[in-house]
Amino acid sequence: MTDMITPKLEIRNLNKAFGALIATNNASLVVGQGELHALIGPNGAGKTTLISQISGELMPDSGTVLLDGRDITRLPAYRRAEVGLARSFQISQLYNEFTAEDNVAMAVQAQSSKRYNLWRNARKDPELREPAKLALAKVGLSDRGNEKVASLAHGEKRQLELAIALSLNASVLLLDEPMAGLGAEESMLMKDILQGLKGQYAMLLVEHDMDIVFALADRVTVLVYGKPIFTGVPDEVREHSAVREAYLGEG
Ligand SMILES: Nc1ncnc2c1ncn2[C@@H]1O[C@H](COP(=O)(O)OP(=O)(O)OP(=O)(O)O)[C@@H](O)[C@H]1O
Repeated sequence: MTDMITPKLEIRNLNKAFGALIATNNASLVVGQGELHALIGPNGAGKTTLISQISGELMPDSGTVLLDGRDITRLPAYRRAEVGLARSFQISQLYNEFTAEDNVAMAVQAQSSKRYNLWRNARKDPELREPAKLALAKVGLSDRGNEKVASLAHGEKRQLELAIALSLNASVLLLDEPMAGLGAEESMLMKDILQGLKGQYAMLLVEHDMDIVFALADRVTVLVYGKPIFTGVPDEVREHSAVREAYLGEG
């Protein structure tokens, strides 16, 4: 993986400040085609801020975001989704009173209506139902499609967030703590799902659980005070003294 990386997503010299606080400090990073790249770092290191600049929810002060070599730095978030960049939805964006499948179908509809300016009935249209079913199958929720979101377990809601991202025909997935709030068993299930997606997508994964990061990631970037201080394969990251000091709390 490290020898021959074909860049899929690249950020170059990204900077973002909130007043006096430098949240992203000259950050550069490459996620290769089909690579699962983990982004780790202490609380407040700027991981979510970085993801938000890649997804387009936050504009960087300077620097560049490239997708397939194309400069997308100034594209609004919905246009980035159209060109293949999907951020996993947050549970707070799910519609509780609709079924799991409806939620995915509505996301497909929202995107296609932006593209074609069409209004479709998400409950009936096979062009929306089929991709929804397919995405639910990819995250192991095929038999839960008709359940209302409100009655899904927490872990299933997180699977559903991922299904929505997958339904958007993305080639790059931005996954901000997909295991957050999950129990041990649910985490293992999510880990298996991500393992199953490996190679099919370029993935940038923010995750606090180091066992999961080391098990899943092709490469890991360590972010400290908004700056990537090291990128390497899991073994290199484990052994790197500056990483141990800065992140794993060893001196
Ligand atoms: N909109 C904002 N306005 C002001 N400060 C912000 C804003 N968003 C984030 N910050 C600050 O920027 C820094 C980076 O925050 P961020 O949430 O990106 O870190 P993180 O690495 O994702 O943290 P965690 O691991 O705790 O989720 C923090 O000090 C945070 O308080």
